[in-house]
Amino acid sequence: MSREVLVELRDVVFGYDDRLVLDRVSLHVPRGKVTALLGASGGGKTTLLRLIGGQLRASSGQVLFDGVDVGQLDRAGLYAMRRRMGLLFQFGALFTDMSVYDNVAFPLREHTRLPEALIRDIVLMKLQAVGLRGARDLMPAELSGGMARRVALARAIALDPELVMYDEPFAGLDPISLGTAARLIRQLNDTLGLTSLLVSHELEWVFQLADHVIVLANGRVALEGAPQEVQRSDDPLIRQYVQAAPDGPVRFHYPAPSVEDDFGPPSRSVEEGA
Ligand SMILES: Nc1ncnc2c1ncn2[C@@H]1O[C@H](COP(=O)(O)OP(=O)(O)OP(=O)(O)O)[C@@H](O)[C@H]1O
Repeated sequence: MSREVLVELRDVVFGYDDRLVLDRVSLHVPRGKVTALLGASGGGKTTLLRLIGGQLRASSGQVLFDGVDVGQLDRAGLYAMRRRMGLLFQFGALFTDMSVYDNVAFPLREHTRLPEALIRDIVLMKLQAVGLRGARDLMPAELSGGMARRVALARAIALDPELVMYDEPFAGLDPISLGTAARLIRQLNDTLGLTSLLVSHELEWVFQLADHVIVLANGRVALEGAPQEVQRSDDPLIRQYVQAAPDGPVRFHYPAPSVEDDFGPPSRSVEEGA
């Protein structure tokens, strides 16, 4: 695998029980760049992040992180690899009974034996990076949604990960906080030399922010490329998603028994409008 690629999936198949979610997915996440993962709801984006994080294992195919197959690692190997990744899930999930400071210090205290004086410097540096050094003594309940998200981000980068994965980092944010969060993701990526992988439905921001875009549809990679390339695509699958059209090749319905099986045959009186 080339130095330019940090994460690569090769023919990955994954399903929950007998429901196939990813069907021979191959993609790459370029090192040092911001990559956006797009696709319809329920399309397997979060599942894909979990496969990369090693919380799930592919039933076949390979998930390579820096050239190492995540699916083949033992517990110790996985633990070591996870330290190289920061994960930021939708609503940040701060520990509500800990101050901002202690939230950011948590992974450092958990995973390292650094002395408190050094932990303090790192915590303040990370809070500085997200513009919240002054908020260190606040409790999560005293933060706005956007601030809480930024604290969670400071916590996610506390251990200097190489890859940061964001699952819908903009969900529920007002337009101003959203802009701040998007710029912050870009800035941290570039100044800290990270690789970022982000799942989001905020298409306008995604196309501005990302260097590389992957569109998942119906369990496959429909397109992978530069944002302009994806926006220009005339593939109906991509057009449906990029223009957010309700109808098109992407299925709206979760697989279900037929309507007739669930509701019975249409009644005459209803059909006749009686
Ligand atoms: N733990 C689980 N057990 C069984 N099925 C699951 C589980 N987690 C997810 N699924 C199913 O797998 C499919 C993919 O889910 P996933 O959360 O990866 O999609 P997503 O693309 O992230 O969706 P969204 O954009 O709505 O968050 C969905 O149909 C979901 O119902």
